[in-house]
Amino acid sequence: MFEKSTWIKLPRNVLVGHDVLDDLGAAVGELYLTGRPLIVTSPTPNDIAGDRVRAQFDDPATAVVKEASFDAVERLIETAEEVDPGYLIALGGGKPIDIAKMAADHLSVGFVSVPTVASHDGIVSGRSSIPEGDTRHSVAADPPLAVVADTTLLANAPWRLTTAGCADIISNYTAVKDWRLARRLRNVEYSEYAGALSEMTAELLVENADMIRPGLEESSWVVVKALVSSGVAMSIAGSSRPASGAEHLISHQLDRIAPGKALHGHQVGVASIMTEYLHSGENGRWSAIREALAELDAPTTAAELGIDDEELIAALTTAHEIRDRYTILQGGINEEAAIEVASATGVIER
Ligand SMILES: NC(=O)C1=CN([C@@H]2O[C@H](COP(=O)(O)OP(=O)(O)OC[C@H]3O[C@@H](n4cnc5c(N)ncnc54)[C@H](OP(=O)(O)O)[C@@H]3O)[C@@H](O)[C@H]2O)C=CC1
Ligand SMILES: O=C(CO)COP(=O)(O)O
Ligand SMILES: [Zn+2]
Repeated sequence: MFEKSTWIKLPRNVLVGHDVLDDLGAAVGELYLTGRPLIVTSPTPNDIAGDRVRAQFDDPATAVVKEASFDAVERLIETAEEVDPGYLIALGGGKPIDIAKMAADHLSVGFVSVPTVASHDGIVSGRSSIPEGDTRHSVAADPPLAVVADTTLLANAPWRLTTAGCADIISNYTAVKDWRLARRLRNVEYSEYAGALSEMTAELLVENADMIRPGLEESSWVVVKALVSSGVAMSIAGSSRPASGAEHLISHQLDRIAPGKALHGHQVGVASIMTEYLHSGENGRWSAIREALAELDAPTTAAELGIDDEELIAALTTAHEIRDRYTILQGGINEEAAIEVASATGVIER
């Protein structure tokens, strides 16, 4: 008898467009939530959009988080226990969204995602990714009940944050390659739908790269739709596999070795050039990935990331240790080979 079952959790409402931040109250009203909201935000988004959000609700509470950590999640849970919110509203970048996502899961309340930067695909996903000491926890959590992405606000955010979102999407190419490799060699569960959606999302973004320019609202529209689509692929898969392979392992190691130097999306983009090379060799698509990143003004070298060559090589050689996820880096790459791939792809100069 066929006994397998799948539970795909997706947001119910996704609003993307001009000034839709002012429709947040109406979008939340449609969800029939009760109680007061607790707005989870960080300093900059609170300054930029906090009052506009608060004005749409009765008796809202606000918690401002400063770093992505388990301590921050615990502090937020304590605040929520005092405030007793009916639901959370995550307003900002990946930091407040991931923290709110994890806390909402713990508190068994829903949350609404209101990204103020299009910097990565966690704005929609059912994954919360938080570093802790030497490891990173990417845990399942319910995805947002609704996503309200105001393209006017996003177009005014710093351009480098948008290029980071684009690079996070481009890295889906290699993430799916790693996932397929894991299926072939370890019989890891693979979803054709999630794999195809993730690849197609990267493809469409690259095809529309010439439309993605600073300050253009249409660009934010294209990028947000790609981020939503990539988040949906993760929800279908029930894991971050469609959007996170060896290139993400390298980036997570960089977060430990060289914290705060570069954005998540930029790191995974540069790492993706190298893991594509490892998958397909010198005639593979690594140069196409590099060109796509460059066209979108995303970094393609360690120097552009602001990372020393030694830090990059250390991240490459230790990336396989960070998580039990089969990728092209399974078993590790030695220093000599790491220097070879980084210099052959122009990521470091030798
Ligand atoms: N769950 C998932 O599936 C995924 C999660 N992630 C996680 O997300 C995090 C990275 O996300 P990211 O968005 O870069 O992180 P942040 O939330 O730290 O945002 C990046 C920066 O942008 C600032 N900012 C936010 N909105 C605006 C705006 N409108 N205008 C100007 N500045 C703004 C923030 O200010 P301030 O410093 O004041 O907060 C911060 O300095 C990482 O922790 C990463 O692991 C990444 C990918 C996927
Ligand atoms: O960044 C992500 C997808 O783009 C999430 O992946 P992780 O599970 O590696 O944190
Ligand atoms: Zn990512």
